[in-house]
Amino acid sequence: MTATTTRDPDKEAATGQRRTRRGEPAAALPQLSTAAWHSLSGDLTRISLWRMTRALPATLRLVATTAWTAHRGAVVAGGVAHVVSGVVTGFGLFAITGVLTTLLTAGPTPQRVVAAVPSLLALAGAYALRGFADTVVSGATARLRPRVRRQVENDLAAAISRVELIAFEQPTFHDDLDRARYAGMDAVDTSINQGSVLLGSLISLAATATTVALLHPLLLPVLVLSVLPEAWSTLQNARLEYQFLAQWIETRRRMAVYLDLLVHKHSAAELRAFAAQPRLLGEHDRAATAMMDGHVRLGDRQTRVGLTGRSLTGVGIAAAYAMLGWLLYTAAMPLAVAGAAVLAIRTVRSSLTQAVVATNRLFEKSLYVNDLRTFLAAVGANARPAELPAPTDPATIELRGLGFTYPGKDAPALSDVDLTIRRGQVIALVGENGSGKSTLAKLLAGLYLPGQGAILWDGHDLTGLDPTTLPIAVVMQEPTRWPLTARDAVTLGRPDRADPDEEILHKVAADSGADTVVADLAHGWDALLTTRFRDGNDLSGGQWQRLAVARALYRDAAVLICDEPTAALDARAEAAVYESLRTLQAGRTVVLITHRLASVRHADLIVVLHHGRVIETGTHHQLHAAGGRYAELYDLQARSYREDPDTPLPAAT
Ligand SMILES: Nc1ncnc2c1ncn2[C@@H]1O[C@H](COP(=O)(O)OP(=O)(O)OP(=O)(O)O)[C@@H](O)[C@H]1O
Repeated sequence: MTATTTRDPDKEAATGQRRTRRGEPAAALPQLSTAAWHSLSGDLTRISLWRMTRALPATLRLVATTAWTAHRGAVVAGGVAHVVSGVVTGFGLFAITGVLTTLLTAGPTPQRVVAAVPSLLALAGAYALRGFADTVVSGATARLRPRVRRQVENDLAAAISRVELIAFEQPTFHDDLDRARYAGMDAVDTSINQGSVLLGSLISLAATATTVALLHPLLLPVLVLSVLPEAWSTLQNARLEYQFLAQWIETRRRMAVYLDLLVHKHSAAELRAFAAQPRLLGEHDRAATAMMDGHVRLGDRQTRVGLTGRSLTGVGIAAAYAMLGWLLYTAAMPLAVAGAAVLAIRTVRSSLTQAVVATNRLFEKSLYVNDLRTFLAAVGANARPAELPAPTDPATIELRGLGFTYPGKDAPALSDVDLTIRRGQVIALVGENGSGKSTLAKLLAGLYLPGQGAILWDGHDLTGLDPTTLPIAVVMQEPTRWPLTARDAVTLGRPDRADPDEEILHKVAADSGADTVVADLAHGWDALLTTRFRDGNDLSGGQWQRLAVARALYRDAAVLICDEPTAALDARAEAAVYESLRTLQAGRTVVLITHRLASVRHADLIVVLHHGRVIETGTHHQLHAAGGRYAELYDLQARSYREDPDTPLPAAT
């Protein structure tokens, strides 16, 4: 017996299993072959009509409530204008029937024309009113859409700003975010338009269908049947499109990452220095080619579906006209009414098709809006149950059996960490690369929540404290290069701090060495710190670090966490920073991470981490005398500064 397997070229291509276009085995892109969306693909690629139908009411609700909140006047004006336009269209058909019946009755032509004038005037009035109503609709939609877009963009941005930091470590989060951000946002925008079209076409359909049914009841079901194949094919193609997006989203993101590397000036420099362009362009092309193949396959499938839909629609239209011919032939309908019926059939079909297309587009968009809704709801549901304000100046911070593992990792980054930090202490975290220092700092700052154990601030579990109230200032290992003015880049963490004469700003700038950086800028504190905009400036790594230290000092928080604060600083600036940390220290708790062990000699407590565990704690003298790992690392560094590195160091004093 031979096992058969079904090939899914899209899946193979997107997962890197495929062969290249030239037939060579593709060197699989490692991350693509373990695409995170894969776990979701079962759900995403089997979108049933039922699922789309279920998503539709929620979409309409979201769209309607967002529109209502964004601009009630526009919603009301648009709705009323739609009703007017629809009713007037139906009335116009009756007027046409009146005109034709009058013109086609027996008698002299001039008299028949005169007799038809009232109906003609009514018809002209109906067209004029419909034109006005349609203009009101487009005006209202034009006012509504930008407002809705702004609101959704703001909601999404606010939601992203509340997402737990750890989520950014998960590829699935980025997939969900991309779907919400790009497709979801556009979908809300399009849904407003399609919602308006649907409303208008349904009202006009009701009015014109009533007219057609009054002309002859049999015409209506035939017309409805003729539109169904079109409905099916549009829906089918919408599903294919969504499946495509879901399946290829990571590949698309990968291409965006490559492009970012090409356009960002730091990576652009390294790219050129290493002549790595072919490598990066090759990766980009591999992803782009796979996407292109997928797009072509999608287009082929959609063409086949469209062809079937259109063929069946043609049969339906032929049936409608055959029915009309039969009614004329059997004298069931007079010629004048049949003439009006031809026009009515065209109008009903156009309204019906419009309604079907709008519904299908809404069906399609509902999937994307659903992604956006799910994302917003997930962010809300995952929000920390953190209601309590944090203590403003904690006397103790206790770490109890603290453990933490990064998502997707087997080995914990931290295990069984027990530590008590008291107000005013300087705690130094030391250890080799990857020993867990930065992770511990992030947990202390409440940026990550513990996997095991707890962090207690004056006895309160950090998890239950409102993160925005934590009295913490952090100097990050790689500080953000804020594209703001120098002043804003320093005052960012405490914009409300009363500093009318900027004395505090100048003091922290002097303490961190940022004053000399700003002095060299043409516009001083008003200088813009990015070269992406006109008149902007860029700084050196060390200068950025000085600003980061100034920012942390300006925040004036009870707990200061410094992760390698001086790694990029020159010797003079480093000395100045440590001096200011020493003067700051009174009443303030400082957690310091550094590889420069000479800087931690005066710490109240040195905590040595190794493979995520605390292996030694004590003062410099205690640890040096104990001759453990700290002593080994310290001596190694100290020796390299001495003239005669081979002579053993004297015992610690
Ligand atoms: N975002 C992340 N996702 C997965 N693993 C991570 C992440 N960040 C750090 N790790 C892992 O967690 C462990 C601890 O990393 P951490 O950055 O805390 O070390 P560190 O002591 O600060 O190192 P360094 O001295 O190099 O800054 C390492 O094994 C590292 O590979």
